Amino acid sequence: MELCIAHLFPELLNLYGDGGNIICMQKRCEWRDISVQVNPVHCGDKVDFTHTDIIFVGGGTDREQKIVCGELLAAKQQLRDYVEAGGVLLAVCGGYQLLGHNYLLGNELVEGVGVIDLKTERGEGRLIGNVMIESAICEMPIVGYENHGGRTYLGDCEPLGKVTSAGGYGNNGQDGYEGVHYKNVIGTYLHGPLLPKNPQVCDYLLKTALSRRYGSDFAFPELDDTVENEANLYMQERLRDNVVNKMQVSARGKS
Ligand SMILES: NC(=O)CC[C@H](N)C(=O)O
Repeated sequence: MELCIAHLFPELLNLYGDGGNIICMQKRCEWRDISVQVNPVHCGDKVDFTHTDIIFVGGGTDREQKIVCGELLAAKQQLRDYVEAGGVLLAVCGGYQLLGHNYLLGNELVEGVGVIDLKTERGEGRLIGNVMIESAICEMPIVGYENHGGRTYLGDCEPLGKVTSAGGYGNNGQDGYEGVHYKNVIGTYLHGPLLPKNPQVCDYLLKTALSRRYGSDFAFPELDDTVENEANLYMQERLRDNVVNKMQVSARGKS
């Protein structure tokens, strides 16, 4: 079996190790004897997703987002067709924001591709820190790191998950939701990179892409995820320690 991954604008949208998500997908396929072809899409390239199984878009600064915005708009119809046909797509932070209708940066409105019903606006201050969410796509909590000035508000679509009491801001720091899950698209604020310490999320994407190409009957052996799960648990524990520390500090403040 083989999978074809399109990596959009790797030189611009690449914050906090987001490119590691590609390496993770490649490795988890390689360990299962599935070959992977990664096609980077650069500014100015003509896009064609006919043979693409997974699209990946990473995060970027506001400046970089504005640069790729025109490129994405040029590929708007191809992206929309791909998403509506059930194509698998993972978008992180800046890439996630640009899948929506627009990103309001002060007085400036950066147009998104509008393939998902969501909007983002720059808020006061940045939402920074480790985050843990619970999601229906996997059993383990999803852990990651967020650092964004934009606040995202979902329209007629479902979030990827709920921010847990262990901490994090998620889409906007208000409604308790994180990311989006629309058809086979996952958008999230979680960097890290996301996939190495959330192997179940990686396998969810790979399995979805494989079943689109090969139907439901294909071999997908379990891997030994001891190290990956330890990394996930380590993050969970650090987040919980933070909560305990904060509670102790506030309790001391009261006495
Ligand atoms: N981490 C990111 O990708 C940042 C996205 C965007 N520039 C923001 O600050 O909201």
